[in-house]
Amino acid sequence: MDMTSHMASHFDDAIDTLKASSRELAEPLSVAVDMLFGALANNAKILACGNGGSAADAQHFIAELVGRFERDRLPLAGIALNTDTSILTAVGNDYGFDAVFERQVNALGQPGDILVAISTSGNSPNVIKAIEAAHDREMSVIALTGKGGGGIAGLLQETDIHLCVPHDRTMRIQEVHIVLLHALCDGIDALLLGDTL
Ligand SMILES: O=C(CO)[C@@H](O)[C@H](O)[C@H](O)[C@H](O)COP(=O)(O)O
Ligand SMILES: [Zn+2]
Repeated sequence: MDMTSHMASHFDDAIDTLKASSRELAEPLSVAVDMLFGALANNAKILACGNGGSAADAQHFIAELVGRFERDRLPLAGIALNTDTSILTAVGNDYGFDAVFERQVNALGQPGDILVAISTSGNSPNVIKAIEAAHDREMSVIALTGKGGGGIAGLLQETDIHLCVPHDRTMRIQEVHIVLLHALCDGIDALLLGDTL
């Protein structure tokens, strides 16, 4: 194997995936910005969850809401559901790992809040159960998926937004997910502060 060209192929595939995602997802992404901004302006909050690399993405996104993105602004209300090891171990131990996000949505979610659900396969049971709990609590869902959206695709309602990356490899999907999440932060800041840096 020519390792240099193998490495270069990652950049080529990532570029192609980003371009395809831009064509398919820029419009629903703009709707997601409006949905997030509207919720935050109404004193609602954002919950986010995912597993593995998507857990890192969920907490990265929430850190940029509660802290800041590129510019100073007021703190925005968000909670990552994959960060509290006491909750994760207690709920996982007592109710099963499939319940670790669902239980927190039921504890914290209020009508008008938004769940940002991240799963590259669309099939993680704990993320699926979190979406079902969000619907029960009259919350809208912004789902970031790939691979056609898996089980999540069939669960989403008209008031939800599905950002499904057109690729079948987890790593490529995750790479686009972080672009989507940063674009959401930038869009919220543009609505709050104006669109110039
Ligand atoms: O980051 C990676 C692979 O790039 C892994 O940690 C990956 O996130 C984990 O296998 C997750 O459990 C996959 O879950 P999901 O994206 O299918 O919901
Ligand atoms: Zn990864």
